Amino acid sequence: MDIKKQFIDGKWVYSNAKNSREIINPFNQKSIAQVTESNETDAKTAVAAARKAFDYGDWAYMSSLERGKIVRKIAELIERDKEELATLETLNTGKTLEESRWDMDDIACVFHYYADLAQQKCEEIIDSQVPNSVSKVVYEPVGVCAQITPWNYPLLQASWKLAPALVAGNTLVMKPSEITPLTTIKVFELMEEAGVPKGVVNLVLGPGHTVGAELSVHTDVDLVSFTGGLETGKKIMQAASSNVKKVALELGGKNPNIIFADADFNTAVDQAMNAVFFHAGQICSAGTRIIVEESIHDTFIDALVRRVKNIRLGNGFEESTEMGPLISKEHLQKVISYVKDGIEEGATVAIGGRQPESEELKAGFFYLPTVLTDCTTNMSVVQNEGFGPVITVEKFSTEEEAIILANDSPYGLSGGVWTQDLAKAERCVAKMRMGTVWINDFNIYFPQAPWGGFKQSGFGRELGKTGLQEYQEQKHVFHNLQPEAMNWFGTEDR
Ligand SMILES: NC(=O)c1ccc[n+]([C@@H]2O[C@H](COP(=O)([O-])OP(=O)(O)OC[C@H]3O[C@@H](n4cnc5c(N)ncnc54)[C@H](O)[C@@H]3O)[C@@H](O)[C@H]2O)c1
Ligand SMILES: C[N+](C)(C)CC=O
Repeated sequence: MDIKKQFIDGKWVYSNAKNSREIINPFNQKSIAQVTESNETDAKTAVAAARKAFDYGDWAYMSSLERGKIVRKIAELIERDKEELATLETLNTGKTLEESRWDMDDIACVFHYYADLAQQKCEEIIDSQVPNSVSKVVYEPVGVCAQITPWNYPLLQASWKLAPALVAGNTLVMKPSEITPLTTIKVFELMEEAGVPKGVVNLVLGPGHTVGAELSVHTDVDLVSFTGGLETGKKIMQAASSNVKKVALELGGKNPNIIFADADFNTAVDQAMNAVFFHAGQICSAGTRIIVEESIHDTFIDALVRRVKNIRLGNGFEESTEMGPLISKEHLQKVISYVKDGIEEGATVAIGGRQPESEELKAGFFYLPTVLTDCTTNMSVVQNEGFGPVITVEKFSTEEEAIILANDSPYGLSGGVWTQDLAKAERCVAKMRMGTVWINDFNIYFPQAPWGGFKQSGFGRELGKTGLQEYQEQKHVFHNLQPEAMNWFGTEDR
């Protein structure tokens, strides 16, 4: 098997450490690729290449329109190779092929969206208080960006960083999760084909505590954009203080899904499942925390359990499969102990709560879709992100109580409200402390709408115009059209 390489300064190269890592299919634990394993020295070399391309290359000074053309070309190449990319994503993550295809469509849209934004003006005239002067704000790239991504939506999360950074004129070093690098490697091939100049985009592979940590602390990096877990986010924020680099953190969530008694019952049950069980619950914004009105609690749970029982687990490449495996053995163990802790704290397993027994799933990291009832906010299973196919259910009896429960979390990424009373929905939304709130829906995201968290779900925004501004510096330029001496300090002959 060929060993896949890093991409530094326009060349595909092995790590100087000469180590490699086996990439595993989580459905059957079979090896699907070997990739070179970068180390701190590779990270430094990649930063040096990005620095040189930023400081001495043309990219940052090229017209935004020209950069937009290249970003558009990347979108078109992703569309051309959609099936290959979706297949790689399913092989590497275990998610269903249909979900991977949706991801690839979303990813192409993100590159198109930022290519469109490249056509918008990059400066703005502002009022000047001084006669005979021009005052304007110009938007410039931040510089060298480190971009660190997680394993759950490998290429989608990469695209949210790559497209705006490129349109804005930055150079970058990306480090994907060490366990899911394959689609990111392929997109670097496509960026090379699209004509991104040498040194502008650099790719290092390998572990976070070495390569990621080096990128976060390196003083030639001007911005670090990170998507991943809360504890890693805290470390990155600390490391970034080395040179006060800009930081954007997209972290986890334990997202409330409030269901009022007057909601459209069947739709709410159906969407409560979608909110969690896509990609086996390994979604930052999964609606894993159901908060349901007491009067419908029992009927809601009964209906949910009847539906959850029928979810078909299997190989993401089989059309009949509705839910794939978890990403790794370590992650499966984490989900097992998460549920065990919940049960010890008083939660009741309404369905699931264990690994499946069927022979054909034995080689994969499967966990049954699980619903835990009798949950209260103080339980670890309600407070912590499990990142698996696990729903916790709490009850409320008043609107105020629903809001208090929903906000009782260290996280603030997303949430949902189900009701047919629109005024009530708006009152709830106004009080919910989350970066995204859905009314009568869940887990909708698209390129035009900013994405990011409140509280410990992080800061900074991806997508939308704000997603571009994260990668821009604002420079105020004041031009005096009629300069005159002021003589405050007198004149030479006084
Ligand atoms: N808010 C969002 O938009 C969003 C989207 C996707 C995933 N997530 C979150 O990501 C987490 C799951 O992803 P994960 O398990 O890959 O997260 P993780 O924090 O373990 O790893 C994320 C990335 O950080 C790297 N890393 C690890 N230690 C590092 C260090 N010390 N310095 C620098 N980099 C380091 C990893 O190698 C990986 O590339 C969940 O918490 C999920 O909610 C958030
Ligand atoms: C941001 N999102 C929803 C695409 C993936 C979160 O894990």
